[in-house]
Amino acid sequence: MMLSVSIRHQFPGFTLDATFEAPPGVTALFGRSGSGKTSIVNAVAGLMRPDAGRIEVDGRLLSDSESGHFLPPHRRGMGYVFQEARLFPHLTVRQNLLYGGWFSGRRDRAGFARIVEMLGIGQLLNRRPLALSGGERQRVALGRAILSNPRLLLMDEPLAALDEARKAEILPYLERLRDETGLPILYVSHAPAEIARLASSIVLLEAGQVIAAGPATRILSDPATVPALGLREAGAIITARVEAHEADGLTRLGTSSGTVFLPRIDAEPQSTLRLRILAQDVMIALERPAGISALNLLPAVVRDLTETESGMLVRLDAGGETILARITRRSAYALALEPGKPVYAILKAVSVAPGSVGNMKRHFHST
Ligand SMILES: Nc1ncnc2c1ncn2[C@@H]1O[C@H](COP(=O)(O)OP(=O)(O)OP(=O)(O)O)[C@@H](O)[C@H]1O
Repeated sequence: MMLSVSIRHQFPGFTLDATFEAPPGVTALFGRSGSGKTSIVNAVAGLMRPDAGRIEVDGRLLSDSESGHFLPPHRRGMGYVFQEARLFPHLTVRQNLLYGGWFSGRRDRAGFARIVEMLGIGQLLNRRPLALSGGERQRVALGRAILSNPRLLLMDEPLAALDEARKAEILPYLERLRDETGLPILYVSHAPAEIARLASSIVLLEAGQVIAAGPATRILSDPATVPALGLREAGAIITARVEAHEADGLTRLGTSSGTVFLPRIDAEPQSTLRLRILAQDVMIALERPAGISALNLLPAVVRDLTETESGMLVRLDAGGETILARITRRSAYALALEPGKPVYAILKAVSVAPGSVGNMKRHFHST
C-alpha cells in the first residue's frame, strides 16, 4: 500500500505545496512549527479540501481537484491518533476499542485479541479512560485506530503530550505496529530522536514545501538536511543483527561493516535492530587505533565532506551503509580527508531500537 500526495493550498499568508509518497512503514512528516505538517494530515484525512492536487491510497482516489472528486472523511478508511487520546469517557476501554470496529462494520474476534495483546492492554479492558495513565490512554487510542481496519494510520504528534517515561512506554508498541501491520503510517513529529527510532521514510517540510523526502537512512545521513534537523541531532541509522550475548555482559552485533559491542541489549539473538549513531559521537582515525578504550571501530571510506558553520560533516561509507561524522575543520585538514580515503570510524556512543531500517535484504539475506 502506498499513499501518494500532491497538493497545493493557499491559506492567508501561507502556501502549502507538497508532493510526496508514503510507502508501508512509518513516514515521518518533520518540520518546524507552522511548516504545514498538520495541514497535510488534515488534507489526507479529508478534514481540509486542498485548492488543487490529488491524494491517492494504493490507487484509490481520495481527492482530486481536477475531477472534483472528494471522498468524505468517514469513507476514507483512515485511523487517527492525535496528541490527546480522544476516548469516550463514559465507555470502557473494551467499548472504546470496539467503537472503531463497529464503524467499519467488522467485528473480528481474533483481530481484536491480537491487537489487545500487541498493545498490552488486556488488563485495562473493563476500565474507563479516566482510570488510565496518559500512556495507557494513548495505547488504547492506537488500538481503536487499528481496529477500525484502516488503510492508513494518521498520527499527529501522538507522543507530544507525554513525559519521557510515558514516551518510552509507548515507543515499543509503535515499533511493533510498524513492523507487524504493514500499514502506511503518516507520523507527524518534531522530535528527531523519535523519528530516527521510528521512521522508515522522512518528508522534511519547510514553509509549506517539501525540502527533502526519501528513506530515513538517506535523509538522516545527508549533510544537506542537517540544518533542518539540527546539528546536535544529526546522525545516521544503520541496521544491525544481534549475534550473541557474551559472558562479560556485552551484546555482540553484526553490521554490514563489522562487529559492534554494546552493553547488554534486551533482544533475542538473530533479531534485527536499528542503531542510531549521532555525528557528534563519531571520531575518525586513519589507521586502526591500538590501545583505545572504545570497542567499536568500523572500517569505512570517506564519501564527501561538507563544511558547516562550526566544523565539518564527513559522510562515510561503511560496508554500503552511511555514517555521518562531525569533526573540526582542523582535524579534517590534519587527516587530509578526501573522498575515497579509507579510514576507521570510532563510535563513542550508539543508541538502539528494534526494527530494521528497510535494507536488511541487501545486507543479510545472503549470509
Ligand atoms: N484554517 C486555516 N486558516 C488559516 N491559516 C491556516 C489554517 N490552517 C493552517 N493555517 C496556517 O498554515 C500554516 C501551517 O500550519 P500547520 O498547522 O499545518 O503547521 P504545523 O507544521 O503542523 O505546525 P505545528 O507543528 O505548530 O502543529 C500556519 O502558518 C498556519 O497558521
